[in-house]
Order: sequence, then C-alpha cells, then structure tokens
Amino acid sequence: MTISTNQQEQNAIFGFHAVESLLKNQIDSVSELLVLKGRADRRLNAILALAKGASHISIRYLDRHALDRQVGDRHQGIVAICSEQLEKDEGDLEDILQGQRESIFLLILDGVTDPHNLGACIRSANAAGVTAVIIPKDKSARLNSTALKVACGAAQYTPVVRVTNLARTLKWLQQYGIWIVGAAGEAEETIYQAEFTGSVALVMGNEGKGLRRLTREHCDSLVKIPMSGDVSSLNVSVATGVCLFEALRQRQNT
Ligand SMILES: C[S@@+](CC[C@H](N)C(=O)[O-])C[C@H]1O[C@@H](n2cnc3c(N)ncnc32)[C@H](O)[C@@H]1O
Repeated sequence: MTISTNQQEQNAIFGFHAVESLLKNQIDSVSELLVLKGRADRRLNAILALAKGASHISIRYLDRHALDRQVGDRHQGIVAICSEQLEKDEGDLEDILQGQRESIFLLILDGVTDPHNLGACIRSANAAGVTAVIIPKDKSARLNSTALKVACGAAQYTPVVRVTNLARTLKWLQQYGIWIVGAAGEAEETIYQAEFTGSVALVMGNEGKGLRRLTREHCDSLVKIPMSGDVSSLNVSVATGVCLFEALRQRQNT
C-alpha cells in the first residue's frame, strides 16, 4: 500500500506506546503494521501478538530506510497504518458527553498549532481524567503522527473532537450546563481562587496570540496561573498541565 505524505501524516502512528495502545483500544482502525526487519525483542513480540490476533491487519517487514521514508526516523521500529481517522467530529460530541457518568471535564484548545504541544496537552488531559479534548478545524494542529507519538497513547483513550466553529460549540456547551473557564495570563482571578468542580471546560489559547476575542467573549470566567519570574507566559502545554491538575485536585476533594 502506498500512501500520500498528507494522508500518511494523519494515518501513520508510530512508537511503542502509541502503537500498543492503538492495538489494545482501537484495533479495528488499524489496517497494516510496518515492522523493522531483523528486530526481535519482547516488546515488539507483544505488539505482534496483538496484531496477529486480528485477521484484518497485514504485517509488513521493511528495512530501516523504507521505514524512515514512511515517518522519518522516530518510529522505534514499529508503525501502524490506520484506515480510519482517529479524530472525532462534532456530531460525536453529544454522544461522548451523554456517555459520561461523572461530571463533565473538557479541555478546549483554541488554535494550538504545534503538534508537540497538542500531543502533550492530550497526554495531560488523559492523566487528569478529561472527558474529551476539543480543537477547532481551522488554524489548529491535527492529530497527526507527531501529536499521537507525543500523546504516548493517550489519544486512544481520550477522544479528540474537531469542531467547525468553536464559538458556536462553546455556546452549545454552555446550554448543556457546562461552565467555560478560559486561561489567560492577564486574568484577575487565579486558578486557586476559581472553582473547577461540576461540569467544566477549560479553554487554552494559541501559542502566540492566546485566546481569540470571540472565544474570550464566550468564556464564563477567565483565570490566570500566578507567576513570579520574568517571562510573561508559560508554554501552552505546561499551562494546560498546571490548570488541569489544580482542577483535578479540587474535583477529587469534592
Ligand atoms: C504561550 S501562551 C500565549 C501567550 C500570548 N502572548 C498571550 O498573550 O496570551 C499560550 C496559552 O497558554 C496559557 N497560559 C500561559 N501562561 C499562562 C498563565 N500564566 N496563566 C494562564 N494561562 C496561561 C493561555 O491559555 C495562553 O493563551
């Protein structure tokens, strides 16, 4: 099977963690496994055993050069080719929210453009028990192979939903009873004063421009992480981790 570079970026998942959790959680989405020729170790064998149990997955052994051509040299000897897109669309959002038994906890990324940041945010979101991560269709990193690798398998557990119009989605979430909290360095209220219990969505801004005006206007409150150094802001994935884990602390205490 040959795949175009763009399709390949979206559909090739590599690295042990990412491939293993994909096979464990969404095995139906995997059509092919590319394996580095000559590699044989316990970790790889465990992955191969998972794939061999599924008759729809074909396994191909490639030399390093051919594997590097697929995804660059960061594959750790294993690449899964997905036949289905892993991102969900907004039509899936209501089902995801209705399937949640505890109070809803969302992470919304308002135009995070670096796939490394996206992957790191998804990883933290999963670790903090977030229900779903929402990203806009435009001006946002996709859930590509880099983001999936950085997310370290988290995207196979925590759904990532792409929405066409983020402002409209924020309004819909408010009507659904979800409190929207935007993170912005210049806010008055700190994350330690704010309340993150109940059904909450945390909104983080773009790496350079922060929250867009329309997004900001749709937030019910804005919060800051107090800082005492010289820089004016944190990296978005670091800020996401700080906010999510303050929220988790509060949610676990109630
Ligand atoms: C690199 S910052 C963007 C900085 C941008 N120059 C601005 O004015 O917002 C990316 C995102 O991380 C979050 N962030 C970074 N530092 C923060 C802080 N001290 N308090 C709250 N959020 C922060 C915000 O959501 C921000 O939009």
